[in-house]
Amino acid sequence: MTTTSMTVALAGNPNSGKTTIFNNITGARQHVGNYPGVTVEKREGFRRFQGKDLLFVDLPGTYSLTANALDELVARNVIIDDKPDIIVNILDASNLERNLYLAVQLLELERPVVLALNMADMAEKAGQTINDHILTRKLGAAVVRTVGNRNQGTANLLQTVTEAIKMNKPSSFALDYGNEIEAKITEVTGILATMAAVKYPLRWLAIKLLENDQDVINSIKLMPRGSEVLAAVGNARAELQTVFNDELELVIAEARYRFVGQVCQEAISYQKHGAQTTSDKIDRILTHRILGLPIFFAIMWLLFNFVFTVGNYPKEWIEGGMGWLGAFVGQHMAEGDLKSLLADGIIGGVGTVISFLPQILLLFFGIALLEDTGYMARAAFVMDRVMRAVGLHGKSFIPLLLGFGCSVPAIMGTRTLDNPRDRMVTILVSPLMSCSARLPVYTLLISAFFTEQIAGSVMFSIYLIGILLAVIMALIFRKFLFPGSTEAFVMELPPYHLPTLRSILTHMWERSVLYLKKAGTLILAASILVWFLTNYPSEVPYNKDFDGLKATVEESFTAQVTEKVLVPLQIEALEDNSSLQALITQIDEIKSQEEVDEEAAGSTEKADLMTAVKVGNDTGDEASNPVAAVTNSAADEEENPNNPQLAELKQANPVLYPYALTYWQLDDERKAQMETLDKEQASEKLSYSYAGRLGHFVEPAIQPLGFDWKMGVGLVSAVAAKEVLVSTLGTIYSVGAVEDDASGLEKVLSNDPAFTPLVAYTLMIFTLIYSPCLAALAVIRRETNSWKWPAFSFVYSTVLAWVVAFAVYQIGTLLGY
Ligand SMILES: Nc1nc2c(ncn2[C@@H]2O[C@H](COP(=O)(O)OP(=O)(O)OP(=O)(O)O)[C@@H](O)[C@H]2O)c(=O)[nH]1
Ligand SMILES: [Mg+2]
Repeated sequence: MTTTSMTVALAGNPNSGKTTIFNNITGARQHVGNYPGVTVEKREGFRRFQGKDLLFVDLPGTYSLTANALDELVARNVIIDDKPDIIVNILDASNLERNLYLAVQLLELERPVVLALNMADMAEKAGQTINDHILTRKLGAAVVRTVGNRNQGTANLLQTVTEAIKMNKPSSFALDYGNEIEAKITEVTGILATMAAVKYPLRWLAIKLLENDQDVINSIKLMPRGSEVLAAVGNARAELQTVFNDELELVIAEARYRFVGQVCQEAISYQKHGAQTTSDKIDRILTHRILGLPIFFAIMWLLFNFVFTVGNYPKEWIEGGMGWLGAFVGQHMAEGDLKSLLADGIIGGVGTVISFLPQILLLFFGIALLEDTGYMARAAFVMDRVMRAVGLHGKSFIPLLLGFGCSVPAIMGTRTLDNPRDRMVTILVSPLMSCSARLPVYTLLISAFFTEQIAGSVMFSIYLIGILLAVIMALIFRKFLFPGSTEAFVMELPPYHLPTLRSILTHMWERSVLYLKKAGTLILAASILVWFLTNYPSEVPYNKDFDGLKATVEESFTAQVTEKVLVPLQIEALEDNSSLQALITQIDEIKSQEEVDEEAAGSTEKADLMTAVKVGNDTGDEASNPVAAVTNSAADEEENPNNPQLAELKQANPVLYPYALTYWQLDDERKAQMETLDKEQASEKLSYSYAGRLGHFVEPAIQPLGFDWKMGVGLVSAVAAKEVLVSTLGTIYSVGAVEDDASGLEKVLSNDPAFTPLVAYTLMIFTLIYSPCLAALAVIRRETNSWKWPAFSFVYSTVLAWVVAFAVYQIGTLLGY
């Protein structure tokens, strides 16, 4: 960075396209949205142009420089205190009159100013022709035209900015406030001029003092002879108020509006008068008093169906890839901790989270589409009445909408709210808006336990519950924690426009990078931690002597093979008869194919079988007498060689076939018994592990919600980030699994008897509501500047989650789900 870099501040009304132009110039990818209040913090970016380094500062939008809300203050402080070398005022040309009100105040700051008439396309569409020469003459600043979302006029803007910097001509603009006020301005300016070290333009300072601007008054107060100035201002104000018989602030504001009105009258000519624009026509329906709300919910419903169904295909491909990777690691690495960490911890954890990327991308595709067309602003308008009814400012809905993406920007977005009480309430309820990190949890559980036809609706219902709870909690907080009245608010509706592909892709790209970054850092760390917690301590005092039992199974297998196959065939070992060996392999292939087909035909049978195995196991009979079980089922199988392929084999090898079949059956039974033992051992080990203990510790608290200790571990770890619930379940279930199971986590979950659709639904509800993630808690701490509020947020949401989940589970159980 060179020391000679010049600072260019981008200022303007909300939604005038500042960030779009900032991104065009600097190549940054800051969030852009077609509604006011997207940018709440200043952002900086470099651009080298004609050999000069320019530092661009993107500011939050403001309607004036009176600094009512936090974001307006940010903008104003940058302009006034940081003294950028030049101010570029981005104006919405299709709304010139309102935008010029801020322009006038910027010009009064006596800094070099360039006016960028952005949205020139919209102005043209509305049939307005703006005369740049008249604007330049009246305002004394250069005028450039741009169309930000198509990156038009950017070079021209840079050129004009560079020239203006070279000339370094401060704005000489002075609005004539009329004889009486001008006299007082001169008077106050006179006193200020005699004071040492005044760092603001004197005329501006005088006007602000007369306007009773608290921020300016406070800083003057601290100066030597400050009280003298303030006394003079006080007198001047009193005098002028009697002359005008009105608040002086209003008189001054009016003078500005009058001036702006005159400028517009001269500079703009209209072609079609009074014609209803297309935007107005669409808005008659979308913001309809009665239809507006149902339309909003219908659009949301469509969005979630879209995300779910379309996203499922690429998700399955990624899952397939991960399964393959896991199997590869399983086959090619030596047994041990490293293999287990890679296969169970990292691929099971991070891999599962990554497979949800397509759905995240689609969600943001939908959100970007709704934002960029301008529909989100309508949604806020429609929700405004609901918000007002619960005592919140309509503006609160915008941060809440951002919450669908992530709670962090949502909480920061509350800076646009003027009223601190509104702001606090909005901060507290915005984590209830279901953020994208929770999407993987829903997708996983929904695809495991609900049919595809209702999947989208189930997901929609979760989001809806979030919105409803946010509204209810806002009402409660407003009533008990932050009582007071709300001001009226007029929502501004930006015109609709076709979103550009570039802006939507940027949005999706930005999100996926964030998501993957999180998967590679936070979630990776959490997965490793969870893997450790689930694998250690490694010395487990088992209830049964698993090694002994496994040895017994092996021994009885060898004995039976000898008795029933080797001795009758008069061979020492299987290897001594290669045709027998080949026959066994063939039978194995046919049988496993049979199994695959059966599974495809209906997985219910298999589930029944599994429970049967489990029940049999629990009674202990079969496990203690494995040999009996083998002979029984072997006899069953031989009676019906129903498979034509097997029949063929039998015909071709009449002598060897019965022996081969017997061997295969004995081996199959051995494998099944080993698997049961392995499973039992793994689950005992898991239960004994640190994670298991943690889970058992929280289990009593979550048992009334239908959750078991595994879900408990997931929920505890998911306070770090909600996706961690998925990665934790991924790790727990792959540690608990016997083989490196290539089938997705969904299948494994749906086979776990602890899970039912009702439990899955309750778990989703709990995940939605309970504690905001660590990042959100940290932002709450920063934005409220106290530890009290993140603590409160944690406690209230977790209690609320418990109560709601309890109700859902208990009522669901009563209804027989
Ligand atoms: N039709 C049209 N749309 C534009 C133009 N420039 C920007 N937009 C769109 O206007 C919307 C607002 O743009 P932003 O850059 O977020 O506006 P901003 O001034 O930074 O807004 P805040 O941060 O809320 O103050 C986005 O949907 C842009 O795609 C333009 O010249 N013409
Ligand atoms: Mg912005």
